[in-house]
Amino acid sequence: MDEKSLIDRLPDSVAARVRSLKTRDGVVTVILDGSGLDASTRADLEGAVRDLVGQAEGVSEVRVAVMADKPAAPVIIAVGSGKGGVGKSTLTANLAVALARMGRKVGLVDADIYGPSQPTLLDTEGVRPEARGEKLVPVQSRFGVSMLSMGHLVEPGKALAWRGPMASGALGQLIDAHWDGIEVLLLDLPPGTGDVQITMLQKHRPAGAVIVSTPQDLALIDAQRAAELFAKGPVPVIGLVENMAGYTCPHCGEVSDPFGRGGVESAAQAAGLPFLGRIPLTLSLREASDAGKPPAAGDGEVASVFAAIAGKVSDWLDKRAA
Ligand SMILES: Nc1ncnc2c1ncn2[C@@H]1O[C@H](COP(=O)(O)OP(=O)(O)OP(=O)(O)O)[C@@H](O)[C@H]1O
Repeated sequence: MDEKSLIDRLPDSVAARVRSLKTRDGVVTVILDGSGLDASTRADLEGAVRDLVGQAEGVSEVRVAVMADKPAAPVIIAVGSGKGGVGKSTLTANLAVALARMGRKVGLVDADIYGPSQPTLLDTEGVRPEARGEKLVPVQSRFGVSMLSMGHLVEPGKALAWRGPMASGALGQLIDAHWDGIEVLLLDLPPGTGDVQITMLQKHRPAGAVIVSTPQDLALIDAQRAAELFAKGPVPVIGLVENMAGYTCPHCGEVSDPFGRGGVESAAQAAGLPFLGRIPLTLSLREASDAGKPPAAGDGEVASVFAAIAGKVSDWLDKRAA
């Protein structure tokens, strides 16, 4: 009963998956490569080895281990804006929820370490993440999105005094956490296009980026800067989102455009970048966000706006995977 003759008993397709086969006192230990196989095919493979090797003369026991696939690292998508207050965190939270509703396994890192707002937006304020080994275990929101934020680790306002290296070390911990099983990790970047952002992009290498802007000219100039920042990464831009467009008066129903309208779509066209959608300025969106009820989790008009944006991001993910 030599090792080669035992392998020869196996069909070629099974033998090709044998990574190691050892015999000792009638006990045969086989390690198989199960990568790319679903659970039932793995079980069939294991059964076949057990039977065919077990039938050989002199074999008293067959021990089979099938190596699992190395878990794939999540695809990181950064959400950025050239300037603060344009709704980057609101978009990130709702995009995450909308992608989760589509069946994606979504994680979210609040990289806005100086002003973390994701615990409020996704209703996980006060939750403390546990650590397993050296790494943090993400917090589960009730919207199907796993998340980590500096807001989960320090008292509000405490991180404000941190300087560059400390801040980037803290962010590294949030990204290098137990994101097992997560397929797409949204990164809510801090506002701006300075060194902090550049270092983040170069260190964590997002696969793509979404830029959010309000439609007025000044914000658009900043959005252009964000596009330049991603180009430096280099991080491909998935597309631009226009936020705070078209305010519908809750009293008279008249639609006005406090920040203008359509500016982001034309800026996207001019830059040859996809336009992903337009989020209206609504009081209910702000109130729901402050109350930890992301509108994307509901079934109103705004939910369908976020669902449509998520659909485009999801198409991008599919194309990338193909
Ligand atoms: N479409 C909208 N309609 C109404 N309010 C909105 C809309 N988008 C965002 N807001 C509100 O504007 C404020 C700023 O939004 P948000 O925190 O998402 O912006 P940000 O770009 O992430 O800001 P920061 O620079 O602080 O990170 C929040 O109070 C939010 O609820």
